[in-house]
Amino acid sequence: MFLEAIDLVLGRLKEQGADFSKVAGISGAGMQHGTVFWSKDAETILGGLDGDKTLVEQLEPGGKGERKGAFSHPFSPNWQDASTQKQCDAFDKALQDPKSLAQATGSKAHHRFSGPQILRFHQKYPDAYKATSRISLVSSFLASIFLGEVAPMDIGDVCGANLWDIKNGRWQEDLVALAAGDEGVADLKSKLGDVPEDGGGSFGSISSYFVKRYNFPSTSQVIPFTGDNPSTILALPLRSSDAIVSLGTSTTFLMSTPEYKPDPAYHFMNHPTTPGLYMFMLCYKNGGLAREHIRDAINNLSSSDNSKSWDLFNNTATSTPVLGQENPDSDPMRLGLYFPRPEIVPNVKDGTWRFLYKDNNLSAIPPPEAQTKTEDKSWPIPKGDARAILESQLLSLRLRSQNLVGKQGDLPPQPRRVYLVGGGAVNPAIAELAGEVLGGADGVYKLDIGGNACALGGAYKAAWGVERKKGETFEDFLSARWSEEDFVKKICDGYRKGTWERYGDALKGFAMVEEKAIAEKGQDKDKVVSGGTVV
Ligand SMILES: Nc1ncnc2c1ncn2[C@@H]1O[C@H](COP(=O)(O)OP(=O)(O)O)[C@@H](O)[C@H]1O
Ligand SMILES: O=C(CO)[C@@H](O)[C@H](O)COP(=O)(O)O
Repeated sequence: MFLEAIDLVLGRLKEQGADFSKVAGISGAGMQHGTVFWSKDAETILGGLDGDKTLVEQLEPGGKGERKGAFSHPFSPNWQDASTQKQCDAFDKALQDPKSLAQATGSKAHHRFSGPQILRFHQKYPDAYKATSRISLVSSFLASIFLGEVAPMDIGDVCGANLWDIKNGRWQEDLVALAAGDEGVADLKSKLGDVPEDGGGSFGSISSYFVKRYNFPSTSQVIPFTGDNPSTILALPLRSSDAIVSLGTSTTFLMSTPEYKPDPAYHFMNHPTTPGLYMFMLCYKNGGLAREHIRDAINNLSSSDNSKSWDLFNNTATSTPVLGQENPDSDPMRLGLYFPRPEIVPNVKDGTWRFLYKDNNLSAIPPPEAQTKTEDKSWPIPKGDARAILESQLLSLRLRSQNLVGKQGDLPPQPRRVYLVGGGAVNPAIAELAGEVLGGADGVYKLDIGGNACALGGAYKAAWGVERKKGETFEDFLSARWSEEDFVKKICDGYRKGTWERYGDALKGFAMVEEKAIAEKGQDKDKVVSGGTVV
């Protein structure tokens, strides 16, 4: 599918008249954490691609897993994979505890991270592991196709593996040893390859396949490809007090910061272009799809024939009072969790939880099928869920990022600006609630490019890689070409006095709801409590 996608997107661009002969450099982005296992024939096949045939025909000649192909395994575990709890337990213990692992690699162990995935691959398919010459992330896999040889991993994206020692800038030996097992550290290190520190340094010229098939100049340079989230922070000159909320399939919350303050509750990664800066990230599996479930349930109540429209969901969310309280002095707050898929933050199995919160107490709302009354007025389902799911997702972001934001002038600690990117960034109701819950002294913004911030960041990275002057940082390069009025739009106000404080009061209840969910359906054997928040 990855291979077909590359030919498909370039073929469509060519049909639409894109002139690839002008491309001086190419970079890109791939979903983070996915792993691709190359066979021993990979380098030879990649180096001899024929521009008259498709990539699939040549790299997987006999279909998935065919022995003569470029891959030692027919599948690439992707970021939604949750099959590695056992391996995560081993990673969390390897350096003592999740805190030490987060200190070294920027994150505690996560199901999707490439280190636990490689360990599972090794244990489950020992022969395929032996037959593997190199292992790529999705980003470096994509760079490899364009380069015509297996490309190194990127200095930002490598941090999504639980294998990279961030402070010392090298593979973490104990963790590599864990994943390598009997085959040994040296063997796995050679599979992983060296990681260059410079995110803008060229890997070399583009493969002749793309020169012949799509008319790229043979001088076009391949600049390190990075992860989708690291690439997203390159789509604008992000200040350390700004936050990006990426509303794709996943929801992610991103900040760029000079401070390395890892904690098991979140992720720290190297900044993809700038040594000394780090990317702070929260990632949720239940982003867009969870919101879509509620949207569909609300649309199903009406006879409207456009069941994929967001209008009803948006009207319902914005016409419901803050935290479902008609009267804030007497009504309880509605607090819920909506996880149609197992969640990362907190680490729980799938489920839906609805609670009323008042005076430090939670009372559970039974699911609709268990309700005896026709409709519980304290929480009408699904109508009450429209606002509650947005509040829930945003409260989780606020809870976990509150120690990273500082005071903004006279205003309490909050982001300076909140930028919305990804598919959901076009939704005005989400923007309103983002401002109400997260604040944003200067307001809530979106990029003019809409949902494509991640691709734009990749393009800026390529431009920086081929055009930068000696020593010119990515930030300086982009700022010199930046046009605030043309590139970003303010959607709505951020901080609203009174409302923001009410959401602050809800945080304690929200943390209690998460604890209930963990007690009921937690996936971690040992519960980790950090900084007052349940991880
Ligand atoms: N108007 C909208 N309101 C809310 N969400 C939207 C809207 N349009 C698209 N989306 C959401 O955007 C998501 C896809 O975003 P995208 O950034 O393309 O994701 P990915 O990077 O995962 O491919 C979908 O889950 C969809 O629900
Ligand atoms: O796992 C993460 C980040 O750690 C995800 O953000 C993936 O990187 C892909 O997300 P979508 O593009 O599908 O939303």
